[in-house]
Amino acid sequence: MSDKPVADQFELDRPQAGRLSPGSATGPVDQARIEHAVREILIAVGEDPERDGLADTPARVARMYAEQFAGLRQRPEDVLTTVFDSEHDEIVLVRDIEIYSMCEHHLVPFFGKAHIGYIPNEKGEITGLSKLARLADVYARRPQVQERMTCQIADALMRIIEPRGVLVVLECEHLCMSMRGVRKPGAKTVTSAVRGIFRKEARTRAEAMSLLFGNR
Ligand SMILES: Nc1nc2c(ncn2[C@@H]2O[C@H](COP(=O)(O)OP(=O)(O)OP(=O)(O)O)[C@@H](O)[C@H]2O)c(=O)[nH]1
Ligand SMILES: [Zn+2]
Repeated sequence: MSDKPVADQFELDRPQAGRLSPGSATGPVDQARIEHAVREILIAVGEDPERDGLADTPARVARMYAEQFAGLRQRPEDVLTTVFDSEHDEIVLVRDIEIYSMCEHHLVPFFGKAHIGYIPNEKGEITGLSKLARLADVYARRPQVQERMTCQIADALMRIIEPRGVLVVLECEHLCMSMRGVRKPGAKTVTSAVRGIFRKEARTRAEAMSLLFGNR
């Protein structure tokens, strides 16, 4: 092998690398490229990519990544589509939304629960409850760190449905901390992002937190 970097030896051009902001990817996922890369990884770790059990693995992994990273091709506006009028001017909170994301440092999953709450604006505008779960998935299905994902969900909800306030709490286990490295299975990372009235009023924030954690 030559002294050139591995990517150059295999003549992989990198037309997009480093130039995309998350959510701005265009065109379909390049599955052929993923397949090529997975085959290379199998060879590199000392496996035979032609053997029976592995022959279809690169294509399977490519399909899996296309699904798991679909959020790179979605905008929050695509899923926060319904806004209803209501008389409601108190907290709306959907808790225990299951999420699966991928740690951007190790490309292994982190997973857990998202809790998303808001207080509607003066016009009483609310959105469909399922849309909050869809919003979480837009940001979960990207290479992520938990803190950024928490803020992205909160900021998108604030911007698009313009509520009086938003509160987002994520509780996740990171496989990069459980199965390898420091090996602490069961450790939960809790992150929160509060916006608007939840940030300004301690009482309102406390009410939401007791809805979330009060009866556990
Ligand atoms: N803040 C934050 N850190 C994360 C997240 N996911 C993974 N990490 C951490 O990212 C860090 C990467 O550290 P490095 O020292 O570059 O990588 P490493 O040598 O594999 O580190 P170890 O995991 O400690 O073995 C680790 O401490 C991970 O626990 C996340 O969502 N948020
Ligand atoms: Zn990690």
